[in-house]
Amino acid sequence: RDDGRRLPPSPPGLPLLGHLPLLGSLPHRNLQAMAAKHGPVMLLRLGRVPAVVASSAAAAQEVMKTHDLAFASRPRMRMAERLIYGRDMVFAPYGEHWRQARRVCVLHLLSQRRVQSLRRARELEAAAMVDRVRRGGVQAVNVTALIISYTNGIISRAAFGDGGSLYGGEELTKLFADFAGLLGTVTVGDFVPWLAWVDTLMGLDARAARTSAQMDALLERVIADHRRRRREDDDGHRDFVDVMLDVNDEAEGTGVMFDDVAIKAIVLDMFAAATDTTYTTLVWAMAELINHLHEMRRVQDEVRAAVVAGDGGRVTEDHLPKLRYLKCVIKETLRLRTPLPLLVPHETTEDTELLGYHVPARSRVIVNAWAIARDPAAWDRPDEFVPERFAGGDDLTAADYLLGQDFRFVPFGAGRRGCPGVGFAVPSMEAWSSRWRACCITLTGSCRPAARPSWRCMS
Ligand code: HEM
Repeated sequence: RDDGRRLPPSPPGLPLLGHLPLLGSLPHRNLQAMAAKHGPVMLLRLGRVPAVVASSAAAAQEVMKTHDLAFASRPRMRMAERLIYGRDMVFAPYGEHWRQARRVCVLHLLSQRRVQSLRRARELEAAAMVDRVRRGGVQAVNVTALIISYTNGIISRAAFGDGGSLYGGEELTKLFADFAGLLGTVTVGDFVPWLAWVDTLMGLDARAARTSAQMDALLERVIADHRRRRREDDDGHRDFVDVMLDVNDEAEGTGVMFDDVAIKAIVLDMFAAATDTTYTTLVWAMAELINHLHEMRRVQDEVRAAVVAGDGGRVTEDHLPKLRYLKCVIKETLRLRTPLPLLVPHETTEDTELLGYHVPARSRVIVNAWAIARDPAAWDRPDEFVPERFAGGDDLTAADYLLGQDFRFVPFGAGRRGCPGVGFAVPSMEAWSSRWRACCITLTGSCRPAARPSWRCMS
């Protein structure tokens, strides 16, 4: 109890480390098992950090809707501070800087108009991918590598323009992979500050410093090139960096802080938020289709029926609205293989309540979206891949990806901190998936993969 107020139940933990060792390498699974015993709201102690875990749709709704403002901050994360200048948006605490940065993202970078204007980028990258498979002319293709290169290609074109590949191609992909890997690393120092030396000993600090310096040099070059082009030959082209330079120019003298560091931080946010999430979903969608051949055939038939002879057999974005079952496959993949199973951690800005329990200010809040999406109380056959469940006429289908409508399905979060990139992610995923058939035909001469590859279980 806290001042007589009822705190959430808490499983027994260890001295000093608390519940940290119980999380293991697949924390969403271990937290699900703990919630089955202790209930949909739990209070854990992760080292010195109090953390509240929400594991039901009702609890998620309170976090992301009913008491959205009280839960809208983020905890400090040492890796993010090192790698993204402590000035980004994804990991920013709730406040003026976050509000301004989010406004720029929503209005200028991720608006519907801008996402539509990136259609050419998506089509070029999808065509390049099919081409890569064709040119390979081999039986075995590393589909994961293809998908990573596709998602990186789209975000590079969106952020840096068509010359994105000039900044390094494969090397850029590797640099961003290192960056994303480090950003996703849980450091001991975040939870037990007096053990922060363990991170140094494990080489994390040195790796972070090296990656951050390489990334900074790259982004400095990108910004300088953009400034030069705009000065010498402004052709009116506007990628993310251009748009932010425009905002920067307009902000001059108004007291609004949107300088080069903010531009670099937001570009990094976009790469970090867009790539791993999108490619993980696509890799899983492919794995599920290969393991459920009747579902694969249904998607292939739908693509075949949508692409009439006059289109020259080519799938374009004009066909996507007709590919309704493909959308169900992507949604079901997001449900069963939630790419960010624990979303991004939130932090409370003030004392608040969660399902009647008291939650003190500055508590870390974890929403187990993965467990919620597999809750047997909310889903029929929760552990099975059944895209059909999204094809019915209920709210889940009607709501499409409108965030905050149905808290049983929150792969993008919801509310103030909900993902502003849904409109960017969905056409990228659909554009790739609709080309899957072209890749299979190229590889095997038929619409079926030659053999069933075995997929390592990642989740
Ligand atoms: C399948 C693809 C994606 C998934 C599953 C996904 C999921 C998420 C989730 C779970 C969050 C945190 C929500 C929360 O804290 O409650 C988030 C935040 C965010 N996402 Fe996405 N995302 C995806 C794609 C993208 C893309 C393509 C972009 C941009 C190009 C993007 C930009 C962002 C940003 C900027 C935030 C931070 C929002 C804030 O803190 O205010 N995401 N995303």
